[in-house]
Amino acid sequence: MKHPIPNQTNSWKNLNIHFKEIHNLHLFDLFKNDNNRFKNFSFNFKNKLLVDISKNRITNTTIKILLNLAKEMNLSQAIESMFCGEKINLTEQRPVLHTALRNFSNNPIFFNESDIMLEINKVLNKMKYFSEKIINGTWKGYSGKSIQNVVNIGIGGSDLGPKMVTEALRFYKNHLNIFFISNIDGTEIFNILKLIDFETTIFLISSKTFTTQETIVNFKTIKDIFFKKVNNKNILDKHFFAITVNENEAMRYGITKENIFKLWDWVGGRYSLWSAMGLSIILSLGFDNFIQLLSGAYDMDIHFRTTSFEKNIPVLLGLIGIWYNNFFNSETEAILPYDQYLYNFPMYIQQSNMESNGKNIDKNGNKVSWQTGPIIWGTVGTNGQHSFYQLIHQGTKLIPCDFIASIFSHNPINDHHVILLSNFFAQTHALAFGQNFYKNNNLKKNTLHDEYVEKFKFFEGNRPSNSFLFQKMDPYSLGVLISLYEHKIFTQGVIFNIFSFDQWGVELGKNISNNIFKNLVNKKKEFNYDSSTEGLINFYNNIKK
Ligand SMILES: O=P(O)(O)OC[C@H]1O[C@H](O)[C@H](O)[C@@H](O)[C@@H]1O
Repeated sequence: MKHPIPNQTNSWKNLNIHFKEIHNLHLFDLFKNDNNRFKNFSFNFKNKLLVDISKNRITNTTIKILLNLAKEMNLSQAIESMFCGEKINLTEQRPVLHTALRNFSNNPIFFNESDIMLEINKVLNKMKYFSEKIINGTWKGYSGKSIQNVVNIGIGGSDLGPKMVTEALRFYKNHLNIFFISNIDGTEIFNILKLIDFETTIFLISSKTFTTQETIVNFKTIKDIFFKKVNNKNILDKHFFAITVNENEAMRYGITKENIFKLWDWVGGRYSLWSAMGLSIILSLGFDNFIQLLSGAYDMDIHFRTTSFEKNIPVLLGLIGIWYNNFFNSETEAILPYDQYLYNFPMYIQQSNMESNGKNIDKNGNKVSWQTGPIIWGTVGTNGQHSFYQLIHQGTKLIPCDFIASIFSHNPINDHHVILLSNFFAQTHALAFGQNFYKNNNLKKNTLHDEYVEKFKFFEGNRPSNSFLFQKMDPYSLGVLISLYEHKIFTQGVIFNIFSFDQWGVELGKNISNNIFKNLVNKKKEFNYDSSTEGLINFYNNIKK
């Protein structure tokens, strides 16, 4: 089947024409000319979330043409194909069914002629009963003590999601201490071993493939240290658990079958926190909160699947992202949560977006001649304001920003939260409308210096942003937020005409590193790289000899 090429569609051509017509329009004028702009360009999601897209450089015509583009790229069919379990991850010959993990509809979902909901619910139950035993202290370690610490060993999608969620919902956490070891840099193990004792710690070896170098090496190292310290035959049964598709490999490393939580090929690593990969989340927050997280995601799934595109939040956000990425040539998007608990959220979306849409071959197998996924970055407000906002306000690049916050704080102290939100609102206003310092303050330019400095104090504005205002960042709302971004990324992948659910780009570096490892360990002289890489290896080998 030949897939439509985005930059050969009529809508793409129309967007190019439209861009020439409106790219000089200022947000100031767009607002001045339309009293209903906020009303028309904002969406209330179940009274839990307000999404305001009015501070974007768009008109009704922009949205109309972008919606046509979605039509020409067959977005509706693509959405149905994903939810129905078609093999849309063609290069790996797999369906993409993370949405089945939060399917509360009672409708079966079939893959290879069997209803996968049965298996999903079986694993969910296993997680429920296991987590209850750990949390209520009835599961004992080798020495008979209850568990106090949980260490998740995993990387990429087997780390970032659970780490982000446990941190984002820290307010709801129980007495268990949750730690994450991802990096192969031994410093992580070293630091965490100082904080735990083996007697009261369980380790979750989280790896979809159970072949990822970092995770397996970290697991083996910890297992060795544990066995050296304690001589007890129950260590593996009582303290080590695996979350994986590859049960045989986990068992080969000594993990007992009962201690394995099953995962399936049709869950992508970066979309896996809804599966048993979320075990650390359940252990940290309890099962009911996990269900709330899933139900928020499910409600956003329904919205994405059933709402007409003019009112479909992830679709509109995805299309507006394309408008900047492909017509304004914005290279990046900033994610700016005004919520300390969401500290890891930009990093999480970074993987989710960049690993999904950082591709240069289209679905027809041809090199793309249009930009694909943007560079995602950001940090929490107000910290970022004192770091990189200067560039967003007055630099030469156009950086669309997502501002995220909640009306109610979990930790209201004096007027901290009101100050926080004032900064959020102020920044979106300042970015959009700018300021001519002297004009707005009616200041007179008295000296030559004043005249000179005026230029530096000028804020041009016209910097776009989306605002996401939640009532409260509870498990349900976080589920909504993550699912919303997942579907935005999906929408963009469909428009880019790329495969969003594979990640071949991470393989090459892994393979070369395996060879270089041998060069470093065996001090092998025969290798054939380039003069720079060989220079680095030789410098290392000479100093380490
Ligand atoms: O869960 P694992 O199989 O250990 O994979 C861990 C991670 O590594 C891979 O290289 C991919 O980049 C990620 O998408 C994946 O989540």
